[in-house]
Amino acid sequence: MDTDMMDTIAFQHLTVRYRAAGRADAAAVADVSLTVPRGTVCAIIGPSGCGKSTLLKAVAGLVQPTSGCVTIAGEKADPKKSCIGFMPQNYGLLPWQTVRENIVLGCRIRHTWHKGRAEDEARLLHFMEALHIRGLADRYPHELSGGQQQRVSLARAFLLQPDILLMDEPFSALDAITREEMQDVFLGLWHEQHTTTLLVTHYVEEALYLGQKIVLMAANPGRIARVFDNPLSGSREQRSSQAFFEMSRTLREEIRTLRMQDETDEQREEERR
Ligand SMILES: Nc1ncnc2c1ncn2[C@@H]1O[C@H](COP(=O)(O)OP(=O)(O)OP(=O)(O)O)[C@@H](O)[C@H]1O
Repeated sequence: MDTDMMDTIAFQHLTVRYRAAGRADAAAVADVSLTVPRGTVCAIIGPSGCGKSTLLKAVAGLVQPTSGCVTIAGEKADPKKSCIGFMPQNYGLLPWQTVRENIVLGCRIRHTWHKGRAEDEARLLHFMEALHIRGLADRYPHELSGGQQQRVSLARAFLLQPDILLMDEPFSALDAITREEMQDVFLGLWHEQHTTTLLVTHYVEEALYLGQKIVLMAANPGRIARVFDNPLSGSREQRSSQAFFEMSRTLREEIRTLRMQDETDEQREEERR
């Protein structure tokens, strides 16, 4: 296989309709086509309900396409074939397991964790230290703040060393300063593995800082409105540059315009009824 294709994610005319009892199935996403090249971070941004999480779930095999498909490395996305790290919005931690047990859970399921093996323990320690959760190893999720739970979820995703990393609003529970620190921690860890990553965010600056590609989605139905290649990602210097500021303004304008279009469409639809 062409090495450039390895771990590349491709959405091909993907439409997902959820089955809903008693009402017509609306498309959560309609005719989405997008390629996320191997070893890059793609940030997805857009209004609530436009189908961002649905795209991640389609890659993870948690929802099935109504039509179209998602491929990983040229083959139909299949969590049994690709190692996929998924950091869901609710963090996905098991309440009856400690922080340490939660972090190694993904590796245990894939039989890549060997308790007591120095190499594995060292990697676990590395991620816990990088994410400042070493002191929380024996706590249970209910004894953690939302931000700490997010870090545990992130440690789990990185320990897995996945082919594909899916992150659904990974830093949303954090205050602005901590969020920026965590973006740097994420980038540091990401550079160790260069995992092909899809990241959903509500923050324009986060999309700009982390995403080499930025996908702007619109709602009703969920669809891709614009795709930007972003040369400003990953650089602290760029983060405070005029170009970064200009780009974030452009993105905000685009989002505002899309929202206005959506509201106008909704009004027309109401009037038509
Ligand atoms: N299990 C489900 N059953 C029925 N409809 C669903 C289901 N999950 C999501 N939807 C609908 O699909 C659409 C897209 O939802 P999705 O969660 O993908 O959006 P989102 O952009 O991630 O939203 P948010 O930013 O609020 O998390 C929404 O209209 C939502 O109500």
